[in-house]
Amino acid sequence: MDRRLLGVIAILILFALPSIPGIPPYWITLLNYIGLASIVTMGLVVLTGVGGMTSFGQAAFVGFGAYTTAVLTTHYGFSPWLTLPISLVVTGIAAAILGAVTLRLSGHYLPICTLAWGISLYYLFGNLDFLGRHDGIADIPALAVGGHALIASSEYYYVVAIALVLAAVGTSNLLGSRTGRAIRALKGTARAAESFGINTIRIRLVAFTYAAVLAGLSGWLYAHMQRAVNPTPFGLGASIDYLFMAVIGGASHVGGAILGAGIVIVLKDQLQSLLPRLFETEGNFETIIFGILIIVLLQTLRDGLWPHFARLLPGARRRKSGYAEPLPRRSLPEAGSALLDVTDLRKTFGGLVAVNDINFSLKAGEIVGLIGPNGAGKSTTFNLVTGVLHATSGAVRFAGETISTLSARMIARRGVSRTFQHVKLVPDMSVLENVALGAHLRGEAGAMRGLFRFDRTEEARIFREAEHQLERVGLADLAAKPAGSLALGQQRVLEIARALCLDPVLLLLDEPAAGLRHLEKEALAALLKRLSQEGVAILLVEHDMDFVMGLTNRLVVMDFGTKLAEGPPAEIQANPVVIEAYLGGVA
Ligand SMILES: Nc1ncnc2c1ncn2[C@@H]1O[C@H](COP(=O)(O)OP(=O)(O)OP(=O)(O)O)[C@@H](O)[C@H]1O
Repeated sequence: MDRRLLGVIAILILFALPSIPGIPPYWITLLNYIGLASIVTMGLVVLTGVGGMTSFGQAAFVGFGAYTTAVLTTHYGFSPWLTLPISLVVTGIAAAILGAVTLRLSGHYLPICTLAWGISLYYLFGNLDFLGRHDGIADIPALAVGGHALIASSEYYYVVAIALVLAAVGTSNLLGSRTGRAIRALKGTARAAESFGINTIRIRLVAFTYAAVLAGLSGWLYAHMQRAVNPTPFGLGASIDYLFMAVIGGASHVGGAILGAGIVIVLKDQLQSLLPRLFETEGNFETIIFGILIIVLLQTLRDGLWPHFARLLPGARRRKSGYAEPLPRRSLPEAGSALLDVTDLRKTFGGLVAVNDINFSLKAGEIVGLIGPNGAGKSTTFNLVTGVLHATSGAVRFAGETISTLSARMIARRGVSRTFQHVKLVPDMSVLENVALGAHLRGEAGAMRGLFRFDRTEEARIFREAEHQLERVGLADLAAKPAGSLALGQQRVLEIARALCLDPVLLLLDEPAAGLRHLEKEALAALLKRLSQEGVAILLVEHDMDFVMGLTNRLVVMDFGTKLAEGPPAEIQANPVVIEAYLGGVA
């Protein structure tokens, strides 16, 4: 059975549940709470599981959604349906403002900041008169359809179920889109992501706002289900519960959000009634037992339960791309015309001069090798040319423009594409999707188009390009495999396919032949020669001298950050200074 069909069956069962005779109403109420929590947790899947940003403040956004509708419906007589978009927009704006000031922080600082404003907002809700202070707001009107108020749990269930299905479909769509790939590239590869044109700050803000809007939706649903709000469910404890749900379910899977929410809510509920009977005394034993269970679970199943559950489901069918127009290509400069000019480039790290006033240039269609012993400054030079690092002094000019002051993203936009000495892939994303990341700048669909799947034509074109580049580098057979499962040499070649997806004018390859077998190296050399004949300029760092000597037009030799020599490979091979400093050592 296809996974999609299974999804449809699951949705049908979901909608049929309340009509099954004998289902206790309490179960339906519990399911409603699971639905509400699942929606918030789906936001955390995007933000934390996929984007790698931990938030301890998610419950506060549930509060924004709940209080917005509570105030508007009780104080100003708004219709509850009208307050839905307003609640989402208010939550989204609050998230955008908070995100803009906190998302530049990395490491531990971001979670600490979310803790700080999560606590502040909780006290804000509890201290504002017009929000009813700690008593909150009561008498919130029920949602009504055709004049019929949805008060019974079994009726409200359908509203929650529809919201849950829409949130799940939207989140899956988003994660599978151009924006979703960019969010997935944030975790661990954020610096590299800038090098293929992803605005990582903007993408972080998109993920953050999306997660908050889902929390706001859950808050709006909560307010009209409870018909009263107070600050308690929007505090730190609730935020931590949502994180538990995400982690237990499997923080990077939409299904894991529902699984995690279900487990946490049912477990807490059951422990709450079971433990006092077992110990024959009242007390919050469930919190203690729950804590122990979480520790055991995280020790044994680090990726949560969903990957184990998903193994029982039929595999997803690989998307087979139909016909799509090829993406437009940029025109390449005439072979032999001046392209890259590096002038007196210098980079110091404290007292260490990593790159010492070096000069070299590259013409369109030329293949130049940057060689030298370990620590000579080759990778630093790459980072300076591609904007990953900024020079202490000197300049890099590309196609007549000074680019040494530009960001990595802006340099990528001009057609400078690269691979990394230490491969930077999204290991749990497929090979094909990793390659498609390289074409990020050649698409323009944003989160909204991805969410509603209005990006299909563009996506088909991007994937056609990714398939083409994968075929070119000889990895087409591995397209559906997770990138992390490839051998290191293949991962390097994958990075070349990703770099080619940018439609480069200048390609910088950092040790592309490392880890490749003889025939694979020959195939790679043939591909690079073909690219240079098409007019692409290639600058490569490589320790494999046979590979470099047979491929390059010219070599630049570096030692201790300084340019030692420059010339055709045969000349360099015979240069006594180079032999002494480098080639002799290799031999
Ligand atoms: N971010 C950094 N901070 C401090 N020192 C650095 C940094 N990056 C590189 N270096 C130092 O700069 C020097 C040049 O390093 P670089 O990585 O550019 O050399 P390389 O020629 O690429 O060597 P390898 O072939 O081993 O990668 C080394 O001494 C290195 O330790």
